Amino acid sequence: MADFASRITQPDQPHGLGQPTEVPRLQENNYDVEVQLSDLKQDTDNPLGSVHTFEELGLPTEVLKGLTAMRFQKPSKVQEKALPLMLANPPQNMIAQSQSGTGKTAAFVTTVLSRVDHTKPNQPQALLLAPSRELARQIEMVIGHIGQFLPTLGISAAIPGSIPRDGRVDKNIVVGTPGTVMDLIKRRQFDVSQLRVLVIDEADNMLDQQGLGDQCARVKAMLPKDIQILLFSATFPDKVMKYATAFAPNANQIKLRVQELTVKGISQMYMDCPSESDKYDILCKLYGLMNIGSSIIFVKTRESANQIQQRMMKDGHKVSVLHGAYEGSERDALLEEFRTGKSKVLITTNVLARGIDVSTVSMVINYDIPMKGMGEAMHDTETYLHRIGRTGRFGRVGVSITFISDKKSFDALNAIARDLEIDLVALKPDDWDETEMLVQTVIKSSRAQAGYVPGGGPA
Ligand SMILES: Nc1ncnc2c1ncn2[C@@H]1O[C@H](COP(=O)(O)OP(=O)(O)OP(=O)(O)O)[C@@H](O)[C@H]1O
Repeated sequence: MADFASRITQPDQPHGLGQPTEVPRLQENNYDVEVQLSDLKQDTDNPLGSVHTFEELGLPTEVLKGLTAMRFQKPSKVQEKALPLMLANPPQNMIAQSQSGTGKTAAFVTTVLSRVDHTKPNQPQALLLAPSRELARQIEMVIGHIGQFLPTLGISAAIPGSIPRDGRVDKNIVVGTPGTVMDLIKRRQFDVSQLRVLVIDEADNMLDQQGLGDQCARVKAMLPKDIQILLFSATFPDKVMKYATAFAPNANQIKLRVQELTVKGISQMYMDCPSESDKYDILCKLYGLMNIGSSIIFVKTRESANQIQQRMMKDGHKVSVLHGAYEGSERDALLEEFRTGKSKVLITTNVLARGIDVSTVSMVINYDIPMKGMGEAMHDTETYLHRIGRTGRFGRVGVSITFISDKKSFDALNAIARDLEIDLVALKPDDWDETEMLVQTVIKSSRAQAGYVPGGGPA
């Protein structure tokens, strides 16, 4: 990497890979969001109101009790702005963007629980779609928590293997992945005629024509025409925004400015590895030196995830691996072990890049930098943001370290830094004292926050 070193510290580089300015401590998340009201909304005399307490929203008592039981003291910014718009009548569509870990899930779950008629517990009325079984399961869990005081609450998971061929979707809230949901509707196991709300989480990924866009469009085509559509994500690239506005017509919109895409509590660093083959030793050294707590290592392929796990285990580290080749129930069990702290290091692929909320994660490693497109030729800024967003959840701090080892990975990280208008802190593989100091400082604060009570988090 000697060739690149001189460019890394170039002072005239507008944004990119540079030296630390300061390692952020507790996050004061005071980002602002831009709210655009749909034309329809502007025609009504119902002005945009944002709220400062959950009580002001006129939620069903049981839902309010659920939020209190979760120790949510006040709404986060996205909840404050989005909830009054999503709960207003007549129902209106919403496209909402807010950083990772800022409470988007609770925002749409609160809306769904408030829209459903709980006197009809066996009639599906709300459908929530997510890109992975893990995220669908997690959303199911959040609905269960916030809805814990609703006596007739029922949730059907529509993920591979969850509903037998002769079974029916017979709960009022359905959470699933698009392929399985599509099959269940086609096989008439899922009556969608009374659905009132459709939520698409990670909507940019779900509507992307290169990805799940086709399946989501087909599901939507089978749903009632007047269904309220709520699209959520931390990222909405311009290209996908076009699909999003067509998918959810006349939607109110909450958007972030570029400078606000990154969570300030995440200290973004990179490790300048001499070569690809040195990455593994550097990874082991990091884990050997530091007391990290829970962390996630993202790699490109399932094969390299398995290989790294085997090598690390041989070298005495305790690590788990989770990717798409595992059976569904095994995946559920592995993630549960990680959530509960039974396993502390998780090696995974992009399957867990989005949405997964484990508040104790203090470090994310991009062992392989995220790339996209034909031949993985393009840097993938959105996946980078989602991956690092597995730490620094709701006001906590965390650290991300991206490994670079050649010109391609260097250029990709530089491009990501420019896209996000950020600077990254350089870690040198030959100066472990400094690395330990920089990384450990953040991790210590992050671990100190482990007993942190939610609600004192971001505004
Ligand atoms: N108002 C609140 N007060 C306190 N904690 C909250 C509040 N809202 C959400 N949280 C907590 O914040 C954490 C992150 O929330 P959530 O998973 O909804 O983030 P997100 O915006 O959906 O993130 P991502 O973009 O990664 O999907 C969760 O653990 C959740 O319980």
